Amino acid sequence: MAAFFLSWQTAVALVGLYIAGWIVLVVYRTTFHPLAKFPGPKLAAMTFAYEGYYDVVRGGSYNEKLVELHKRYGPIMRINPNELHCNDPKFIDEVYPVGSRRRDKSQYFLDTFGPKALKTGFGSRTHNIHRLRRGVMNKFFSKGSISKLEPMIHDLAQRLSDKILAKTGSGKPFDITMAYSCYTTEVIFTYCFGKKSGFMDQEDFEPNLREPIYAGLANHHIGKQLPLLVKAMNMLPIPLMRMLSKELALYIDTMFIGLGKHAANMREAYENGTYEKMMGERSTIFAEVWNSDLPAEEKSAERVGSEAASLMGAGTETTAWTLSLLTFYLKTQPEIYERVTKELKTVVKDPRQLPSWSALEQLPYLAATILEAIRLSYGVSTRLARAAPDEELIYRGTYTPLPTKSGVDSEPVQVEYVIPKNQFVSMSSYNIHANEEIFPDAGEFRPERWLNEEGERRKDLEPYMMSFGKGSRQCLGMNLAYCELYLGLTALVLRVLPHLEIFETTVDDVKYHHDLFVPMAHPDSKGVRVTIE
Ligand code: HEM
Repeated sequence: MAAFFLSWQTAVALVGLYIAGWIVLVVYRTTFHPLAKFPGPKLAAMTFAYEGYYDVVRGGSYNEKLVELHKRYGPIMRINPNELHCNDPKFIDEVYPVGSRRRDKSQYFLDTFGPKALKTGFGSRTHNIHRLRRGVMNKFFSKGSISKLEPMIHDLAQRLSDKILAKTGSGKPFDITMAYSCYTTEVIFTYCFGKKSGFMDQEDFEPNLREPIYAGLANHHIGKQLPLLVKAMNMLPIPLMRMLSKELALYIDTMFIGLGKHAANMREAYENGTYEKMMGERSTIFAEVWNSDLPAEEKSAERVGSEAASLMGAGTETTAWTLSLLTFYLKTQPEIYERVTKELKTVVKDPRQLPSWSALEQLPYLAATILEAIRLSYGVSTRLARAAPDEELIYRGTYTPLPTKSGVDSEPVQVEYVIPKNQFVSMSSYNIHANEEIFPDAGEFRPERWLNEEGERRKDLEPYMMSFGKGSRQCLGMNLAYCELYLGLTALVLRVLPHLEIFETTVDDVKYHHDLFVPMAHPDSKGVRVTIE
């Protein structure tokens, strides 16, 4: 049998080449790279492993490390070989503009979601392909379209309350986020596929999409460090992928195979002319995609299946988690709960007949409470990088460097940076929402911060709300999320919370602990557990 041996000379030469390659790369990154002149830790400029150390080894803690590093390096610094990070809220609209100022996403970031995600609106790398995909779906998520969906959401908010109240007296604690996950999934599933997910009709609140979604995110940070591994894994046949890990199997089977089948069935009905019979008068997001003038490859059942997975992934746990925070803070801060209840009772006569979403939005304290929960639930907590292919971005700001080594306070200094075209700069909701100048006592749940002295909504703070992202890639489902939150919370406050008790849950179960693309509570947390008395 032929054997393949490397002579020791060849092995030494290969190791030498590898080291030489690294040296060249490090010299390039620290000397010639377009970001070489920006401040930041030298190791972060040399290698992605610096970010990897904090996010993989020290469990999603790079966000917190960046807070510390900004104090030393100023408002803009280099955080990995290809990315700057900015903590100055005044720069939000430059990094994430609206309209025709183009912004691209980073392949390094998107690759962690796998090749199917690259076919979705969220996963579109370039501005142009994003506009194409998103343009078709936009009208389904306008305020007007969501208002037409309101009767369904009203009905589901009531069913959610009935189902939770059916647990009265059982004495058995359960994780309330499971219930909210079923509610939010049912809404977006029906909107996509024109039929029920079944989650609200099952005996209890499990199964739901929560476990598969978090299973899919579990390797987000490792995927950033080992993109080739992600690519190799995605080339494996599905049965082999399933064997790699239980989590991966659950994610693939639920989010891609399961949802993909729904998309394929709809596509088949659409092609053979039975779609109208199946859907009746109702239109769905995907029918709109098929009726559009998008190129044929954009209309395939496979791409639409991936878009469905993206909509479910983006539109269920975010809103469900915000409702969980609301439940926890309202039940643990009775003065807030009483004020919300009192205000709601001015417009709700029968809690089974809720006012419209637009009427509820006029209630300032309710609006402030929802905004505060959205702020502290962060949406996507990770750094969202953008590159401007057509323009340099000019940053001007002031910061006060750390005191000198001998303890003398430093004077504020003015800085100006020109970020070259096509270079990535990121910001994060985690960082902006913790800014004490904008949100004093930022870690506290304080709805009043969104109101002025007359008790009216303060509009000046809202530009700093980053939970839905910003600019042309801002959350597609923002109106839907608000509608679900206003109607869901109203039904819960008036019908469920009077009977709900928080069970062995502390603020550590809802507070940001680390970043896994989305914010995560302490790893030992058992969720927001409640009983219904
Ligand atoms: C409280 C609830 C929600 C929060 C905090 C939230 C947050 C976010 C954030 C931060 C982004 C931007 C990600 C990026 O820049 O890459 C985003 C994008 C997105 N969200 Fe939401 N989301 C919520 C609810 C929803 C709902 C209900 C849907 C329903 C369809 C949805 C669908 C999407 C989609 C499709 C995108 C990608 C948009 C694009 O890239 O064009 N989200 N969301």
